[in-house]
Amino acid sequence: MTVIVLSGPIGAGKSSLTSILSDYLGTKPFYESVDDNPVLPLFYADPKKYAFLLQVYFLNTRFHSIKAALTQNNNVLDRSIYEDALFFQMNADIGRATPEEVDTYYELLHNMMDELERMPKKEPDLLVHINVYYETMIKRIQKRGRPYEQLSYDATLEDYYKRLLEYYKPWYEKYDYSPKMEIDGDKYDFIASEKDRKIVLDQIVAKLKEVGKLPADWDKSTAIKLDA
Ligand SMILES: Nc1ncnc2c1ncn2[C@@H]1O[C@H](COP(=O)(O)OP(=O)(O)O)[C@@H](O)[C@H]1O
Ligand SMILES: Nc1nc2c(ncn2[C@H]2C[C@H](O)[C@@H](COP(=O)(O)O)O2)c(=O)[nH]1
Repeated sequence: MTVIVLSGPIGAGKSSLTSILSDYLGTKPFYESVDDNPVLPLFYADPKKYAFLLQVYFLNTRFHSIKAALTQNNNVLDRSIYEDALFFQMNADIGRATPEEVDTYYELLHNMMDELERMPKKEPDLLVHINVYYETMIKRIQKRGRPYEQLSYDATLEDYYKRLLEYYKPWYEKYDYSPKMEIDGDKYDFIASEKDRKIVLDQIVAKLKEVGKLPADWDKSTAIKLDA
């Protein structure tokens, strides 16, 4: 059973690569519920008021999806519970959560992580982290077009997004729930370029072989299903 989780900053390409990778491997994609997230637009309109509520919303949906992913065969998860604290800690650090909310959040998170420890499969098999520079992130956010994410909606988002990129560096270094790898989201246009998509998929397949989650002779043409 192979569970792959994607990670990376806003607009890095997680949802897109989740689709591409799950299709290539013949596995099930799990997507983050964003466009039907009722709290997200409220957060961008009033971050101080809604940071805690939004984080509890995301934590809850991520807990459900990581549990489902860890109990089903072969899937790819677009962002996971492991990044949840990164966002909340950053919002707390910029004064968007009270000490009581921070304590409550971490108690909830630790309870959920304890629950995952009791599951037959406790962690993913691979984390695929997509790195992007700020300029790429902004281009992608503009391309995707969610109004409340645009700098034109709120100029302070520039600092927020730059800070987010700074928080991701130590987060990735410290991540140790599973083997991990990085994809250069600036260099490879795995949406428009077939060549780049193949390079990225080859990198991920090579890593899955290295960690023993794909046989050494696996390739798309053999269409061998991942081990059950
Ligand atoms: N590697 C890439 N090259 C060019 N455009 C990309 C790439 N990855 C994603 N995009 C585009 O950027 C936007 C955000 O992609 P998305 O997959 O939603 O990112 P995320 O899920 O990380 O927020 C989409 O419009 C998508 O088509
Ligand atoms: N405050 C938080 N915001 C979050 C979190 N996870 C995602 N988000 C925001 C960022 C984007 O506006 C949107 C979708 O994220 P993508 O990375 O898929 O673009 O949701 C979080 O945990 N806290």
